[in-house]
Amino acid sequence: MIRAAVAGASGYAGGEILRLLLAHPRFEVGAVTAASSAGERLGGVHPHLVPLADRVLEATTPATLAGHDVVFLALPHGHSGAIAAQLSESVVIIDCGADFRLESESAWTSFYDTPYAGSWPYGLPELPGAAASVQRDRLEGARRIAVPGCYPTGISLALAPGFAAGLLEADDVVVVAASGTSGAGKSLKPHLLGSEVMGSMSPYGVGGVHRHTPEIEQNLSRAAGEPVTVSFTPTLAPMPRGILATCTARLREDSDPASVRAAWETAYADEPFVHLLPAGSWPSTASVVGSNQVLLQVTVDERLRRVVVVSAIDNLTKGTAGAAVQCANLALGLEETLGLPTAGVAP
Ligand SMILES: NC(=O)C1=CN([C@@H]2O[C@H](COP(=O)(O)OP(=O)(O)OC[C@H]3O[C@@H](n4cnc5c(N)ncnc54)[C@H](OP(=O)(O)O)[C@@H]3O)[C@@H](O)[C@H]2O)C=CC1
Ligand SMILES: CC(=O)N[C@@H](CCC(=O)OP(=O)(O)O)C(=O)O
Repeated sequence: MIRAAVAGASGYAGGEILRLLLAHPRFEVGAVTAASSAGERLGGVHPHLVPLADRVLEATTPATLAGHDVVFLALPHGHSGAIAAQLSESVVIIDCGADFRLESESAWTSFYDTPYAGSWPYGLPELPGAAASVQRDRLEGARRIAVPGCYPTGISLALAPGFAAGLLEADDVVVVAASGTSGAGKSLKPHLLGSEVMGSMSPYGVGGVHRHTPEIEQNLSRAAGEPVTVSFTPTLAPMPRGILATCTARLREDSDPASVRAAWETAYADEPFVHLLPAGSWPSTASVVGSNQVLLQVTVDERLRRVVVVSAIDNLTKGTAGAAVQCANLALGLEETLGLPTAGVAP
């Protein structure tokens, strides 16, 4: 068995990693670590993880994380670099935080307030475009992997086929996405109180300031082979899980609207976790709860020559923990899909 530690195990992302590891045929759960909840029973913070209920959360230190084959880091931004530097170079580290996602130091310093830590191979193997094979190749056997952010996963996979096929203008991309509240993590935040969130949707990070903007631009630029800029507006939706992203981009003058669907079909024909729905069906977040799937639909607003793509993911599964386990599978030479759910929980 492959022994895995989970740092940040008391949080939402850490809890979802543990849920997936329990169903994985090759992993056994080693240390589970936290910060303020160190010393508590895991069953006290994650009552749904019954088989691990009597495990005790330890402090997150290099000593508690040592001696594992894989360490999953599900810590707040800015904490992964220091821990990773103190672990053996041979251990596989899968970081769910943002610390190692961006290749551009200036993009990092424009959107984050902690020092730039560097970049690791980026864990989005399905990203189509010139770099597609490099993307998956870089993850196979890697010892360090940065798991993408939740919004960048749904949005990049929605639009990248159009850029990879050269169909879209690079400077006219508009995205509005709604996220469930678990995207904000478990710690108490006034705007996430039930009385504030229930029965209401609200925007935040408006005006091009959300920190996922440079990550989405990085991914789409990789697919396009030229710089792509994105107007991104996140919104908060009254549901625990899920991201629904509505993404539009202008077709290039020489692009044929009739060739659009084929570009998406080709890009994801062999991808087990990205599913283009039959024409006319639209994705919903309810269809991906607990699953590692990305559901997509694409059409063309022919009057305005804009491509419209809608994607749905579970932010905690394909948006974090599922991607983390998928990356660990690739790093360890296991079947990429091993232990990962492709069916959701409904209704
Ligand atoms: N939620 C989501 O949908 C997504 C999350 N991520 C990323 O995953 C990471 C974890 O997010 P999430 O689970 O939502 O956050 P939570 O707030 O739910 O959990 C944070 C975890 O980190 C621990 N922690 C807090 N401060 C420290 C510290 N100083 N040192 C060590 N551990 C600490 C907490 O321990 P304790 O509870 O004991 O204080 C808890 O286990 C973040 O980097 C986030 O950006 C990525 C994509 C999507
Ligand atoms: C609803 C909500 O607040 N979502 C979070 C993003 C989710 C996430 O955790 O992404 P990172 O891994 O990059 O932090 C936000 O907008 O900040």
